[in-house]
Amino acid sequence: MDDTPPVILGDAPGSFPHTVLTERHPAIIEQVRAAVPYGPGQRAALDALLHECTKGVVEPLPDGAHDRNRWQDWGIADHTGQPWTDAPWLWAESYFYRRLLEATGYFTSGAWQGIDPFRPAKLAELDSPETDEELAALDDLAALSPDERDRALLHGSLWGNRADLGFRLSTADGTSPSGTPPLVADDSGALWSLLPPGRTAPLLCLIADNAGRELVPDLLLIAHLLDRGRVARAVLHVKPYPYFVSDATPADVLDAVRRLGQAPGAARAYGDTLWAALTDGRLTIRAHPFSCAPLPYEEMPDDLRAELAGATVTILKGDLNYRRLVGDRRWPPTTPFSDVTAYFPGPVAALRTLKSEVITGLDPDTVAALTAAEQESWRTSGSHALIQVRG
Ligand SMILES: O=P(O)(O)OC[C@H]1O[C@](O)(CO)[C@@H](O)[C@@H]1O
Repeated sequence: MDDTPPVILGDAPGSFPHTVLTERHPAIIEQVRAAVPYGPGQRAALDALLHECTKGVVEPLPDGAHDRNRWQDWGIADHTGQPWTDAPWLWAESYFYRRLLEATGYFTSGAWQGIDPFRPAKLAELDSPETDEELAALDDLAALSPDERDRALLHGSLWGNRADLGFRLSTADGTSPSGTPPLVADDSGALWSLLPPGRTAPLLCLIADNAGRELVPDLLLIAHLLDRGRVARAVLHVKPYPYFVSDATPADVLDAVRRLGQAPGAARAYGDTLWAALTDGRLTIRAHPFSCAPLPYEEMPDDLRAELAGATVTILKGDLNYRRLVGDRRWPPTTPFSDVTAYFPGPVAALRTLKSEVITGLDPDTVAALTAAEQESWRTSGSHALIQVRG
């Protein structure tokens, strides 16, 4: 008998996935209408999408859509004609963003083609005083030992997933509101042992999550690993089109690198390192179509599998990538991380703050302590994080 736990659906009223589909998605449509002066055609299409995803059923992509075949492969026929909440949650969320961009004219020729509806919010975050503070904190890293710097930059990237003041060691080391340790799993020792100084690690793949205040510390970590000789080359995987509101695209990488290059102090040196690495090929930006797929990584296509097989380690950032890495299922939290990622074509690490119910790889005492202190809220509050590695 197959005892794989069920895929998470959005069909239970009151559940977090149901709320995302029925409340958050309509709010995102409103946010897009408010942020960009779209014309009557785009506004009518956004209204139609709002009606469809709250009161209607999943509709197909328009005839002639460039990626119709791809969405056929990604299972659209199984869900068209059904309420959005009946589809796997991951599938419905991914398809929502594809349809949102359709409504704004992102994929069709005309003035709105290629315009990111979330860019105003992304730029505001990049230009915020909080980003200034985080970049200024980089000046303090010079006083640390190399190992302490490794840790600070790793934790900056980790907690950046919460868009937090991640460089501050005190914050990273703080306690969650209930007093339980912020890290529910910490395999950072295994991660560092995969990346010894001396450029013996030929290739790091980092599968990014959000732009702005998460992407900046991800880029700082990459710059640091290149400078420290812990990796010879890095590939940064981002989304080919705007996705899940704040997910990073190639344009967002350029905005972040430019922000670093214009900053004072140590931040600028990191920006210079990144600029040099991009221009000499030590850092490559990749936007594979599968990065926006509504599917777990277990179903990745052969070309991506071959690419990730060549990495010394692949680091996946964030909650959504974690869901896709382990499968968006109701795993018992003590299910071994190494079991659920055994299919991955090479060593893999997850850096994630906990923002959805999926979790694996915890020891029973940790689960008991978290549940005693916080009931189930530790799974979704973003107060906890993990570093999990399968070597
Ligand atoms: O930015 P992250 O860390 O991937 O988080 C995105 C998260 O947003 C949600 O989809 C809710 O919209 C989470 O459950 C999801 O995993």
